[in-house]
Amino acid sequence: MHGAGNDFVMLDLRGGAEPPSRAVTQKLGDRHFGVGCDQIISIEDPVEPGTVASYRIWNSDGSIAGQCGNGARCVAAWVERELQLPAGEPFVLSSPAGLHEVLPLGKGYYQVAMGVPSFDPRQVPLGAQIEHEALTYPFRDFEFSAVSMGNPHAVIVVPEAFMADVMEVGDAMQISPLFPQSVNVGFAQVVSRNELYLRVYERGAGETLACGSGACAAVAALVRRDMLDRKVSVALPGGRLQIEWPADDQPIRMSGPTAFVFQGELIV
Ligand SMILES: N[C@@H](CCC[C@H](N)C(=O)O)C(=O)O
Repeated sequence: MHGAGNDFVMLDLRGGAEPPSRAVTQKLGDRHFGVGCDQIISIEDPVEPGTVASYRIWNSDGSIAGQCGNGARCVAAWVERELQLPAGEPFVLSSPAGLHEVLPLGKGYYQVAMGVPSFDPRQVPLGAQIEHEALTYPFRDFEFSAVSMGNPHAVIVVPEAFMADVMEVGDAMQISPLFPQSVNVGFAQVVSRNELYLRVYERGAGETLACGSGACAAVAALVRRDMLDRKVSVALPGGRLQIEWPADDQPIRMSGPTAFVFQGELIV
């Protein structure tokens, strides 16, 4: 499946099937010697009352992730089809980051409540030397905002995202001691108070065509810096997401597309 070009291998692990080993996730993620995708997502039986399914996420390099926004929408589409849920009715999924209310919008579009963004440096996490929350932190000759969406994000405001040195800066930040669990690095170009252009260099996958949690993190960070309103259209290389953050203490909501590509059986 994919959501705005961020592509996934979805594994049906309902009924208690074993999660894939690191070697299997790496093979699934390999675009030349495997299937190829940005993330591998397992769909599992519900673990929390009131939910219809739970999911876990692995990056294509085999590392474990705590959240995936585009993946959440794809899980929603997969579950709605597989469980034959009543069309248009809201339902709840659980992920390693918590519970997510889903609203099917029709034509493959879903809205997902992605949780309340956290700016607490311990939650991101930022390196041990940073104890107090700030709007921005220095790195080399620029500044970034740090946000947790259940996974770590650094957001850098750039004049032109198209021109940003995404791989060089992304790699440097990901190996910096500032980010003990590495980081997803977003390069955000503010087009207007309601429109953002965003590229994301993801932890464990490199630059992807879209990053849902990255779009939420960028909007949250820039709302907090009073550079954006609370309802923003985010254009990414693979498509567009709508992000709405009603208030600081409320979950941020992400809406966007999903697509099924093909179905197969894995022989390992
Ligand atoms: N593409 C995802 C984020 C996937 C996980 C991320 N690379 C991490 O390691 O935290 C999204 O749409 O949010």
